[in-house]
Amino acid sequence: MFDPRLLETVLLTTCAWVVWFAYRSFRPRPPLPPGPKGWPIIGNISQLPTLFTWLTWVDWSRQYGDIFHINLFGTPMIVISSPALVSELLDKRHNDYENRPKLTMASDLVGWNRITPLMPANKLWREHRRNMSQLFGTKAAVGKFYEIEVLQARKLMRRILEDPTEVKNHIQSWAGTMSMKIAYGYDVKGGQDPYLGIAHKVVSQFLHLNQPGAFMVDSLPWLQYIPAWFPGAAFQRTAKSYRDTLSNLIDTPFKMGSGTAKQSYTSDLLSADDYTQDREYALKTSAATIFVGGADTTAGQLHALLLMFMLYPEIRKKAQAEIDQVVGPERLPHFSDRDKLPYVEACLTEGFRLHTLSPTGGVRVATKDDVLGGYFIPKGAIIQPLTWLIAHDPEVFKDPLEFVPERYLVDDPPPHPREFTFGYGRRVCPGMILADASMWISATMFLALFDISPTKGSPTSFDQFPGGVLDGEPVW
Ligand code: HEM
Repeated sequence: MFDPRLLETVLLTTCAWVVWFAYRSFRPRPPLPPGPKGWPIIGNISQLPTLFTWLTWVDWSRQYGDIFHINLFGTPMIVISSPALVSELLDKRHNDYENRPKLTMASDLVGWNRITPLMPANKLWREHRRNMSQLFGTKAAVGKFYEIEVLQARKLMRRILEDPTEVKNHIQSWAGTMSMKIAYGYDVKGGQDPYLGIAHKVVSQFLHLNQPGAFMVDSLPWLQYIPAWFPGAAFQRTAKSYRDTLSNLIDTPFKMGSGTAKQSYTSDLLSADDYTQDREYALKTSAATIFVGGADTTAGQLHALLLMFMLYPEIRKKAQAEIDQVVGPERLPHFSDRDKLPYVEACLTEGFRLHTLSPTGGVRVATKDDVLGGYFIPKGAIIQPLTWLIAHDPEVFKDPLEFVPERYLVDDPPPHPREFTFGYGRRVCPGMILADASMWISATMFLALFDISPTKGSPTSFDQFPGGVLDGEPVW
C-alpha cells in the first residue's frame, strides 16, 4: 500500500540535497592567498632561480605574508612560513596532506615511488613507516645501533688524523659506510666498494632527476606514453637506465644483507616474530631508503657543524673545555656522557637550526579543497612549508644568521629545530633520532680530539649549500 509519508520524506530529502548541493556549488569561495603576478601559462616559473630558490620565497613572504601562492604552469603552490599554519595543515589535518606532488620522471618512469620519500601514502608506505619506527622510532631502539655508531665515529677520527685535508670526503664515506652497515650489516671495503658505488650513483641520478626543468615529461605528463624508439624520447632511455640502477640498489645489497646474522635493519626485521615472506618487498625497498635518505643528509649536517666550529673558535673552545672537564683526557666520549654535556648539546641543536639541511623540506599535495587562514587551498595544490624562514625568523631567533648555542641554554629557549628541520606530521623524518645520535657521537669525538682552523680558500662566513641538501659542491 502506498504511504504518503514515505513520498513526503523522499521529497524533503531530495529538496534538502538539492539545496545543499546548490549552496556548495555557488557559495562564494574564499580567495587564493595573495602572491606575485605571473605570466600566462607558465605562471611564476621564470621568476624562480634554480639555486637558493627559497630565498626568493623568503622575499615574497615578507611582501605577501606568511601564506602566499605562486603559479607553476597552472598548478598553485601555497608557501607557508607560519609554524602555526604549517602545523594546522600537516599535523592536525594530516589525512588530507600525506601525499607528495607527483614527479612523473622520477616516480612513474624511474620508479622512485618504491623509495619512502617519494611514495604515495599507500599501504606499502605505511609498512615502510612501521618498519622504520620499529627500528629507529625511539632512543631505546636507536640504542641498539650505538656500537656501530661508536665504531664508525672512531674510524672517521682515524681518517681525519691520517689526512686532515680531506675532511669532506671522510665525512661522506663515514655516512655512506654507516648507512650500509645499519641497513644491511655490510662492511664497506675501502677504495671502490661495489655496493657503495651503486648507492652513490643512485643518489647522483636522483639529483639529476630533481633539477628543475631537466625533464619536459614532468610538465607534460602525457609524454610518458611516447615509446623509447620515438625521435626525441631520449628521456625514456635515461629512465630505463636509472630504473635499472635503482632496482640494483634495492635487490643486490638486500640479498647479501639477508644472509648475514649481524645486527642490522634487514636482519632485525627478517628475524622478527611477525615477519612473513610477503613483507620482503617492503623490507628491501625500505632498507634501500636508509642509504638514500640517511647518508648524504647526515654527512651534510656534520660537515656544516664542523664548519661552524671553524668559523666560531670561541664556541669550539668552550665546547672542548666542557668535554675535557666531563670526559677527561684518558678516553673518548661515549653516549653515556651526553646528559652531562649541555653546552655541546646546545651546539648541536643550534647547528641543526642554523644549517637548515632541507630548507624546503616537508612538501605535500592537497588531496581535497580546503580553507586555511581565510584563504582557499584548491585540491591538487602543492603545499610548501618555508622551513628556512621558520628556522631563521628574526622575531623568534635573535641574530638568526649567527651560530649562538647560548640561545638554547636559557629558561625559556626558542623552539627546538626538531620541530621543523626534520619535517612535519605523518611524513616527519623517520631517521631523526638516528641522525641525531650519529651527529652527536662524531661531533663530540671530533671536538675531543681536534682543533679546526681555516686554511687558504676556506669560507669566511657560514652559508647554506645552494641546493639545500649537500649537493657535492665543496664548501672548504
Ligand atoms: C641530519 C639528518 C637528516 C635531516 C635534516 C633529515 C630531514 C628530513 C626531512 C626534512 C624530511 C621530509 C619530512 C616531511 O616531508 O615532512 C625527511 C624525510 C625522510 N627522511 Fe630524513 N633527514 C635526516 C636524516 C635521515 C636519516 C638518517 C634517515 C634514515 C635512516 C632518513 C630517512 C628519511 C625518510 C625515509 C624520509 C621520508 C619520509 C616519508 O616520506 O614518509 N633521514 N628527512
